[in-house]
Amino acid sequence: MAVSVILSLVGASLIYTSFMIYRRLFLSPISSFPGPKLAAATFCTNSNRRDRWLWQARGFGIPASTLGTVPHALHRHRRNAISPFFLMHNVRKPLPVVEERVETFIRRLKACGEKGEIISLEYAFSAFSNDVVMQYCFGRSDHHIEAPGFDSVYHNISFNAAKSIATLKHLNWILDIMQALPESVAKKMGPEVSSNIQLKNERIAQIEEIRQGGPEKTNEITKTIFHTLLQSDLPTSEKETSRLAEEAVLIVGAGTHTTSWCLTVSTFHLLSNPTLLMRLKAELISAHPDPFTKPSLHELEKLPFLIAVLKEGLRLDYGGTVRNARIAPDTSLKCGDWAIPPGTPVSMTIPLVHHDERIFPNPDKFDPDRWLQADSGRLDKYLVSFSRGSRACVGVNLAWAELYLCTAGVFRHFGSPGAKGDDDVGILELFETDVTDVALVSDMFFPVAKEGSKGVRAKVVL
Ligand code: HEM
Repeated sequence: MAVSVILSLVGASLIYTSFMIYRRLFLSPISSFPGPKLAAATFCTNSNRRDRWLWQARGFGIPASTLGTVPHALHRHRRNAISPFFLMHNVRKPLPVVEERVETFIRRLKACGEKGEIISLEYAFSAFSNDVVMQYCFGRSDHHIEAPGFDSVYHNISFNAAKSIATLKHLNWILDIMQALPESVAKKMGPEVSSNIQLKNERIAQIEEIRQGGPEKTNEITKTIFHTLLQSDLPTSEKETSRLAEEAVLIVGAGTHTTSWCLTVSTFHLLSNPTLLMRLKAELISAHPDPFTKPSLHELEKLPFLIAVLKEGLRLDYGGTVRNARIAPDTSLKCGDWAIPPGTPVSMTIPLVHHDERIFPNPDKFDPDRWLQADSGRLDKYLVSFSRGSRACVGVNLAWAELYLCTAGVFRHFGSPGAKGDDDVGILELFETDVTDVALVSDMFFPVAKEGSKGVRAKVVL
């Protein structure tokens, strides 16, 4: 009797295991992807697999994008398709696009100065980073920098979409309903959710335009991300318009808000602290005495104070404030004495690390000098604004290039009331803005300052 029970259990377990192996190898939606079949069949040979947590990821509203992809293998596949565009040498090739946008940005600031305008630095930097990332993606931008008020429409729509993430992870069915409705009806149901639909529909139109033979070559970008993806030998399902539109929503959104908020936070702190700004200006002037020559990225990457300012900007900009859980599906993780069982969602938040007093004493203070000490190298591993691991920011090289070129460009030409250079064209004077307009109060995926903040504003004076 006992023997027959054991035999039955062994038999059942063999049937179950065979079915699972067959399912993984032949029925799974990712079964055609390249990779070792043993790993696909057993899930055992790769202990670095990191899935996203479905419950959380669905809140992003872009499940077919790299960010929204839950299974490790599919994520690797999608990420491998876009990551070559963001490798250091590929970011440098089209760098003239960033340089051109920086020059236009400075000209625009001068034009604002001629009218004594008060500008939103958040909208201004958002216009800059959005113009850049649109060129990388589609070979054209909306020229937000030149637009009246830096055209805040994209910024607001996209920010509203980010705000909806917290709600949508609980009530994901809302998105399905909204997506089935015409955009005009969805718009009436509130900006947070309708923004998702609007963003995706815009990108669908752009992907379709490229598919129909839209401009392939503009400026120095010979092949944009989406021209290349559409012409690649990716499986047809990966090149469907709807899937690529979600990838575009991700890349344009991720490439706009994070970079612009970092520029806004650093600029706020520099304008509030003339001593720091003067030190930065002195370094920029000494590296580039002639304001009419363009500093190269390579030269800027060697300026210690500029690097320290940007690292401190990244520390207090956080990148994202949301918990982005990872799941190790087949490995037990160790955290101190704890063993975390396979399949458990695990997360941390970037602000918790960046405000840890043991690592960054007096953490609320914008203090570039903390990066300039003899032993400051030990801090680098705690600067996690771009996250870490297999799902960390893919755009890190482009982000750094933008931060260097834009910050150096603006502060080589502009000062503040207490920090002026001899050949400056003007100053940026903070207008009804204080530290509470940049300090983190709530997590809307991105960091958000106090309720009712009118943002970081500055008057441009020539
Ligand atoms: C200061 C600038 C930036 C910061 C601080 C930043 C931060 C981050 C962070 C924290 C993540 C990981 C989210 C997670 O943990 O799941 C991420 C992912 C990502 N970022 Fe960035 N980012 C920046 C700029 C950019 C730029 C310029 C681009 C592209 C144009 C970009 C594209 C992406 C993409 C595509 C992902 C998803 C990667 C994946 O899921 O594998 N980011 N970013």
